[in-house]
Amino acid sequence: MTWRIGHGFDVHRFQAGDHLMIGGVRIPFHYAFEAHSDGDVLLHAIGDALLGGCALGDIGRHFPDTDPAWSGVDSRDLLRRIVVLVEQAGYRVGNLDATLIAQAPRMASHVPAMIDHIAADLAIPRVAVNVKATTSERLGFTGRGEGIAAEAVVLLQRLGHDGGRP
Ligand SMILES: Nc1ccn([C@@H]2O[C@H](COP(=O)(O)O)[C@@H](O)[C@H]2O)c(=O)n1
Ligand SMILES: C[C@@]1(CO)OP(=O)(O)OP(=O)(O)OC[C@H]1O
Repeated sequence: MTWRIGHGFDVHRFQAGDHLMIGGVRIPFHYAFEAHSDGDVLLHAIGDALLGGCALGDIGRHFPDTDPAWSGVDSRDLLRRIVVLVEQAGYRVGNLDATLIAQAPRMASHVPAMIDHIAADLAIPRVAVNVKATTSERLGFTGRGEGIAAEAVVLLQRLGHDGGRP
């Protein structure tokens, strides 16, 4: 059986606004994300991890931020499109672990809903998904409250007879 690992990282800075979309959850906040899409930094990191594990590049290659088609797009829509690409490449998701690096807002109460959305969009059980958050102890751009970063790692299983393919 062939397994592959994928890693994703994304950052979005804040701009004027009144909410953030993170993990498909609308969180009231005193800023919004600056982005071409809805700026869902967590789902972008997860999308990049899925594409990376399949050697399919990154989210910006598939959904360029120069394409008006993706202006304001719901990142859950992008994530579901990426899941189709993963399946077409012959892989299924084993498990996923992601970290939000944010001084604020507090994520803990929103994490269960984020996991619901991610598990539904990836069509995997909730127990295969972990989302966690950390501050950066007021250090760096996240610590100064200029934006939020996210990282994700996924394990992918190659489906069917792989003929020795990685
Ligand atoms: N934006 C955040 C950051 C952290 N948390 C939760 O707080 C706990 C302590 O965070 P540290 O920065 O000291 O690692 C952590 O376990 C997170 O659950 C949060 O909810 N939102
Ligand atoms: C999500 C996309 C969609 O155009 O744009 P952004 O929302 O700006 O996000 P980013 O992670 O900077 O780039 C990836 C793009 O594909």
